[in-house]
Amino acid sequence: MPIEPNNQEINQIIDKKVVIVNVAVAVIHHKEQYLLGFRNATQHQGNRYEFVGGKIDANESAEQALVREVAEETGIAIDNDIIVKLGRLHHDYGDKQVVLQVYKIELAAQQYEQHKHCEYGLEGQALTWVDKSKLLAGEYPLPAANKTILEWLRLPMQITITYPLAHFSECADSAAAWLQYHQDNLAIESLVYIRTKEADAERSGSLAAQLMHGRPDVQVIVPYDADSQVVDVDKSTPIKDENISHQIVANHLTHTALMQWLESVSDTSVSEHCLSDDFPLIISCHDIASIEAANKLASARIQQQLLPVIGIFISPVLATHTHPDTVPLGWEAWSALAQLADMPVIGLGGLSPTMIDQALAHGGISVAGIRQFFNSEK
Ligand SMILES: Nc1nc2c([nH]c(=O)n2[C@@H]2O[C@H](COP(=O)(O)OP(=O)(O)OP(=O)(O)O)[C@@H](O)[C@H]2O)c(=O)[nH]1
Repeated sequence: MPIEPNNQEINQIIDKKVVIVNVAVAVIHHKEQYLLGFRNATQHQGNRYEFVGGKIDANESAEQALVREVAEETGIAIDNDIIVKLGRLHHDYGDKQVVLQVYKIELAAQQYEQHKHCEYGLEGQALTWVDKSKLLAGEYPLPAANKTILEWLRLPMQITITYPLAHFSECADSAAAWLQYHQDNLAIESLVYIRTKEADAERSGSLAAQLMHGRPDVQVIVPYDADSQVVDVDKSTPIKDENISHQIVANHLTHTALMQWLESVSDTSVSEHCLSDDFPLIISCHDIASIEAANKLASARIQQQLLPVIGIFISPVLATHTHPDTVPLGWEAWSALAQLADMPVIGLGGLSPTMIDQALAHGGISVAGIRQFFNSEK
């Protein structure tokens, strides 16, 4: 009598037969206007909007496929120089598995003017330009895999990091001075990573909450607090205060916390231990090992349908005042690391907002820093 294969074996057999479709996806935009196509009812994920794109042929790179698909579907000629990598993601639709390699392409005004009235693409599909705010608000139904892409698009081109509390230690009331400086000098509607480097978590949470109350226009990244789930904290913690928690875009996970997470999970348990799902994550990485760990966490969170990893800081790009003894990566090494990341990459370390073009040219989507990102220097 033949031996029946067990479930694990059956799954392995099925796995071998699953065809994974490798797709190049182009998030084309001009300023806040984004281009969407519409998938007809007979297509996979039909009757939904989509970004322009299609299968990567066996003999071409993702970027070559991107340029070809955009030209075939819209007639827009993409220059390689304006292609910015956003990320890679694997999605299992049940009836089909896809790996989406996603790029952002900003059209020049002239190209946009030329194409903004085209209601149909070259393959007869409907095309439409939509407002970024409406796209992110979910007004245009897209395939499920695109949920992560929309979260990636929330990251602006610059992120301001607060000074540590210790920077104000010469002041009689350092907490009050820290608060006043940041309330007065954060750019309007900026994205701010509130990092006080204060050991007392409650004090740090309280400062973050006060800054958010004082500046309701800003959005924030707050440190990931592994204990926030179990500790009964009062409203001094931003996450517990409904009046301000809507300002939180992501939790930040340090390089150390990421590597501790990696150590705590085995290969088989990764998908069950993906950290809390309160907010999307932004992670700090410095090397290949940490980027691989971030990719692992990001992929597991997608698989578990948790809020995604929306970006990683890779640092230090250049020398900094705060870490004079640390050897910076330099743009070339930074760029090589950025290519390994499955999510958008933010440059950090010795940068100013004017260096965004260099970051874009080297595979990043955003720059972050302290001193040079405020309205006036402290
Ligand atoms: N172009 C595009 N495809 C997407 C997006 N999101 C997403 O999940 N996909 C999936 O990626 C695959 C795209 O492959 P494709 O465009 O070559 O295939 P298709 O189903 O449109 O047509 P075909 O198989 O007849 O060529 C589809 O399974 C589609 O559901 C997106 O934003 N744009």
